[in-house]
Amino acid sequence: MVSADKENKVAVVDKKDEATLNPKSTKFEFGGPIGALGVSVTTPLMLYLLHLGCSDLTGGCPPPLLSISSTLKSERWWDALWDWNAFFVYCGWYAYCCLCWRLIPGDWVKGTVMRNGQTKEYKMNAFATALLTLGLVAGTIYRYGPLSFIFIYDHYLALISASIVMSLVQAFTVYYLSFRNGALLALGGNSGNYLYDWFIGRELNPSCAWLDRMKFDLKTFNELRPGLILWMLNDISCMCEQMVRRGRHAWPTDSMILINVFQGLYVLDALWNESTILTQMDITTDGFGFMLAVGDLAWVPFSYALQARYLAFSQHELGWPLTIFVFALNSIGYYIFRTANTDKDTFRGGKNPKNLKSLKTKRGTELIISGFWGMSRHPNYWGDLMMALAWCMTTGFHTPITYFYIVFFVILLTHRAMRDDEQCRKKYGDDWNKYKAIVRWRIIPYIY
Ligand SMILES: NC(=O)C1=CN([C@@H]2O[C@H](COP(=O)(O)OP(=O)(O)OC[C@H]3O[C@@H](n4cnc5c(N)ncnc54)[C@H](OP(=O)(O)O)[C@@H]3O)[C@@H](O)[C@H]2O)C=CC1
Ligand SMILES: CC(C)=CCC[C@@H](C)[C@H]1CC=C2C3=C(CC[C@@]21C)[C@@]1(C)CC[C@H](O)C(C)(C)[C@@H]1CC3
Repeated sequence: MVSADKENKVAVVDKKDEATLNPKSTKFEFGGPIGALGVSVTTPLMLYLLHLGCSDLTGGCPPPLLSISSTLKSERWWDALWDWNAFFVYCGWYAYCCLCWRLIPGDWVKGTVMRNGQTKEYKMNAFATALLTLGLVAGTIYRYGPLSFIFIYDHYLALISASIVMSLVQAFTVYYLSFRNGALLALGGNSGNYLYDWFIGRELNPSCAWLDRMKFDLKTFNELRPGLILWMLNDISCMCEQMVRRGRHAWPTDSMILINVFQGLYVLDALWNESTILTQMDITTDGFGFMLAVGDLAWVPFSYALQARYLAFSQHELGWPLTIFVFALNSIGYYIFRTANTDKDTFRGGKNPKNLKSLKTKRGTELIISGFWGMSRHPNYWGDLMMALAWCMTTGFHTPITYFYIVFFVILLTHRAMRDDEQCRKKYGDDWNKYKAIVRWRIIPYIY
């Protein structure tokens, strides 16, 4: 029997029921333990490589091949990798995000019902946190000039290291805590293989008595606040660096303004729609381990800001024709992304103002088969990919490195679509095949 501990809302599970509630995972994803090791090593490595391969510290983007070995041997590069000031600034940033979560008022929203029959409540104040932060940053830059906000640009590598250390600390801590009595494990994170479970996330919603009392959820917190908002600050810091280099009273380039506006809009959109992530697979199904920790805290803010970083030292102007093209591409992508996500969320919320057609399923829920959801099974990914391409194109066609993001994103979303397909096949059975026969395209109509 599973009985709820009323005080802390933590399930207390008898030993004999542990196996029923937390069955052993039988299937590996991401290539199993070998894949887990590979991603755990290559993710931090890629972060360093991207920034050393696209930096004026190493001589450009990409740096001349001949200069790489001499640069790597140089003391300056090694020095830039670790800096205690940057480490404390990063820890201060994380603590500031926690304080904002605690102090800024916000509605409490219920998540989905979990396997143990319980529902968690989440505080919604990520958007307010971002507005407060942007206000403070704008005030600082207005008062003291762009030079006052180039710390992030100047300490990029050291901040990457700090965020990786934070991810490691969190991943080891939550793995250790997942062995406490009553922890609800992720169905895919309980294989018994230490490395794999640590990587994929053993516990569904890592916590402890203290965090439970405050109703603080580490997984949703990390997914939306310290990483996403820092990504925006990274872009702004790169813009400040560009302005400093261009001299007093100089405007940023059109390309730099565009990347800041596009990515800023994307982040604010995610935070404004904070409650919608509560139904996404990362929150409902996946555990929280090193993969999500490093993805949220290090990968998103530091690799997604690569275009702005490049533009800080390679100050290309796009010119009107390309500006209009890139702006249109991003706007159409955003329209598809937002309309598709809103249509699905509204429909799942029990409303259908657009009279979208749907397929009834034995599971009880209906699947939309008209509008954007009638064109492909992941129209929101399609819009997201168009935006991703527009972001890369803000850097013009001078270097392939700034196009890394679209390559990574195609792989991430294709893999995600495959994982979702597998989960929906289990959820909907035969109805899923019927649905796939009606909506044939996976992401982009007539292409994939
Ligand atoms: N920038 C980034 O790095 C990333 C961005 N994203 C973005 O996050 C957003 C959400 O993505 P994600 O959660 O992966 O996927 P989806 O928003 O596509 O959600 C998939 C779920 O939606 C439901 N669903 C599927 N088809 C239909 C339908 N026809 N009608 C109604 N419901 C349907 C199913 O759940 P059920 O039926 O149980 O409700 C399915 O499991 C996307 O816009 C994506 O682009 C995602 C990952 C990374
Ligand atoms: C390299 C590596 C280990 C990757 C792990 C994957 C993560 C980078 C992504 C997994 C799901 C994500 C989501 C977003 C960012 C990327 C990660 C963390 C997201 C917060 C971006 C903004 C969107 O609007 C979103 C809120 C829907 C989205 C949620 C999923």
